[in-house]
Parts: sequence; structure tokens; C-alpha cells
Amino acid sequence: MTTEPVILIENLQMSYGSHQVLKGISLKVRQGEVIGYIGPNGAGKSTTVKILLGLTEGYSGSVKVLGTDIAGGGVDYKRRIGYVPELADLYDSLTAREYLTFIAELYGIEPERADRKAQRLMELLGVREVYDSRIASYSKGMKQKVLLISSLLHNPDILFLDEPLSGLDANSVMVVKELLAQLALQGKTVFYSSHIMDVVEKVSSRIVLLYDGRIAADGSFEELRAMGKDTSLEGIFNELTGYHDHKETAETIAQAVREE
Ligand SMILES: Nc1ncnc2c1ncn2[C@@H]1O[C@H](COP(=O)(O)OP(=O)(O)OP(=O)(O)O)[C@@H](O)[C@H]1O
Repeated sequence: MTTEPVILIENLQMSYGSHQVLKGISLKVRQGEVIGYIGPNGAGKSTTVKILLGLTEGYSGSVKVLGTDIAGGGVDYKRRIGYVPELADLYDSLTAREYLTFIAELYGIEPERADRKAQRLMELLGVREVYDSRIASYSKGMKQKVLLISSLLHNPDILFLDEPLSGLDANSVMVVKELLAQLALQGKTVFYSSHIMDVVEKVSSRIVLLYDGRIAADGSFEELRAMGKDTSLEGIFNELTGYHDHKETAETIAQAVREE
């Protein structure tokens, strides 16, 4: 394994109009780390990931992925990255075979090889029987599995995942959680953004909490736990983001529902 960071972010700032979303983020991610990237809704997690993927421009600061300054617009580093977006635009009118071989082709994988690998991964994830059905007919979890496969076909070095377990059944969740650990053992780096705290707690070797445009905590779960009073990541999250009134908020909402 190399010791150079695979992701190096220095003083990253990003605004949409007058709204400053990222207020100076610095982060070094090393090969083989599984980063749990967490934060409240709207904190800027997806924005960070989209910048790292070269999908969002207009930021300031420096961002290097796999040694490449992404501001240079190079595409080589993108070939070594896999991405499972939060809201996916799957081509519903295609079958998984058509979709996955098409995606693989974009990565320069020869169609027959891609087809073999896609079928194998569909089989391992228990969805081989719908390989030739239109994606439009799939359940949410089946679509999620196709997305996961599409991010892995080209054997990427870094995997960016935004709520990757969304819609997956309990057995599939266990498989994917274990898969992430196995991929990290192979030396792949995983950048995992999710709101499901008990999963983040279990799969991440390091947790980065984004709050108010800045990194509010960065460390292993044990290190984060040592910082506060709470013992669960959910509790630590509430503590670090200064949120204590979930019960009152829920009561007020329930009351508002009854109002005329
Ligand atoms: N294209 C855009 N134009 C304007 N504002 C945007 C755009 N994309 C994101 N934002 C704003 O930036 C902020 C951060 O959004 P982002 O999607 O990065 O948050 P997030 O941490 O991923 O949230 P969530 O947990 O809800 O997915 C939000 O206030 C959002 O409204």
C-alpha cells in the first residue's frame, strides 16, 4: 500500500450564490480506509462527493484524487473511481444487461467481459433472474443492486457511496456491509455517506462529521466516543450537532397534524 493520500482536500470552500455550503474543509484519506462521511441534511456531503467526482465546479481550495489535481479536468483518475449516487438516473427502458454493458463500455471494458462479470455479480446479489428484464419493472432494492454493480464493474480503487443500502433487504445489507470490509482489505478506499448511524458505526474505519460547513469531528468510532458522553454514533451525532430536542419536535409535529 502507498502512504500517499488517495484523496487530499485542502481548504475546500463552495458556495451556491450567497449560501456558503463548505467553509474550509481539509481532509487526507489513505488507501484502504473506509470513511463514514456523516452530517445533518444539507450539510454539504453530496456537494463534497460531487466535487471529488469532478461533477461540480466553482469551488476554491485544492482537491487531489489519486495524485491528480482534479481542477485540471483529467479523466484518467475517473476511470479508477466508482460511484453509487443517492438519487440514480437509471435508464428504465433498458435491461440490466444493456445498462451494465453500456456503463462498462464507458470505462473501456470490452462488452463480452463486462457481460460475464455483470451476470456473475447479479447472480451473487440474487438478481440474476431479472438480468434481461427492463429496469422499469425492478423493485427499489433491485435497482440499488444494479447501481452497486455498475460502480464495481471496472474494479475501481476508490468507491464513493451515497446511501448505498437504500431499499436493500436485511440479508443484502449484511452482504454489502461485509463486501465493503473485503474491498478495503483488498486495498480499495471507500467513501461512504449515509444517515444510518449504526451501519456507519460498524463499517467505517474512520468517521468524518460535517457540520455547519466544517469538519466537526474526525476519527475512529472509539476516538469519537472518547470525545463525548454518548456511546452510540447516533448519540454522538446528536451531541456534536447540538441537537437535543427530538422529542419536543416530534410532539409539536404530532400536535400540528391534529390542528385544523
Ligand atoms: N445545485 C445546487 N444549487 C443550489 N444549491 C445547492 C445545489 N446543490 C446543493 N445545494 C445546497 O447546498 C446545501 C448542501 O447540499 P448537499 O446536497 O451537499 O447536502 P447533504 O449533506 O448531502 O444533504 P442530505 O443529507 O440531505 O443528502 C443545501 O443547502 C442545498 O440546498
